[in-house]
Amino acid sequence: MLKATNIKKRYNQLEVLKGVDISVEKGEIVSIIGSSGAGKSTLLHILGTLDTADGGEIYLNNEPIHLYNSKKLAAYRNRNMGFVFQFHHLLPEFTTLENVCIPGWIAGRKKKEVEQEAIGLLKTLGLGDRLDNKPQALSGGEQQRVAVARALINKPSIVFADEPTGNLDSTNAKELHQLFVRLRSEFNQTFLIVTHNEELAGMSDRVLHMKDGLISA
Ligand SMILES: Nc1ncnc2c1ncn2[C@@H]1O[C@H](COP(=O)(O)OP(=O)(O)OP(=O)(O)O)[C@@H](O)[C@H]1O
Repeated sequence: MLKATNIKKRYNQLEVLKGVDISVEKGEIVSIIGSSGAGKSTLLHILGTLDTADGGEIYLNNEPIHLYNSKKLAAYRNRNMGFVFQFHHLLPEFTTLENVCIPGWIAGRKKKEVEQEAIGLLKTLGLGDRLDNKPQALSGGEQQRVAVARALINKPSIVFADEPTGNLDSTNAKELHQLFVRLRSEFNQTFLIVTHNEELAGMSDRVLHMKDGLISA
């Protein structure tokens, strides 16, 4: 599903990625671990096309997305990629339901169809009774589950998660892990996760170690 080769990135004198190769199969949960500053988030952002590499190739579903211009990428990203970050980045002035719907509406899909799917997703994630609440009325774990629903609304090929449990207590972190596993089992959802959380990495199908700008194992 995702295949990237020889990804390079430098910030001035700092060579952060030295030619990373990575591939992720459909329906796999892959975690990337490694020491602070190893380049994990940089790699995830480049694979998610939120940042650009200095070299290398990225294919998603056999499409050479490293060749796309920014306009084409924005549309492609919206339809094919979901994102979950450490902080949920929900829009405070919109309800839970609206927050989940927004990427679907941006994609130009029918308003009602998106709403129905968002309600279904939120029910699946145990938030069926919080549709009209604003994010600030929800707990941290609930907010992060809304962010997961938002990431899934356009049925993305892959969800990129950057420290998704970094802001959660251990109980909520565990629930989020279980949710990822359930989404993989029920919907064959693919995840690429950067994490320091050993438990989260431990429930992945594969764990990749980043060291000195390369995947070492
Ligand atoms: N925009 C930037 N400008 C300059 N240096 C940067 C920039 N972004 C990241 N870096 C540097 O690149 C290196 C890799 O950063 P990155 O965030 O990818 O590491 P990480 O492995 O995700 O670390 P952590 O586990 O602490 O989040 C770090 O030394 C960081 O300071």
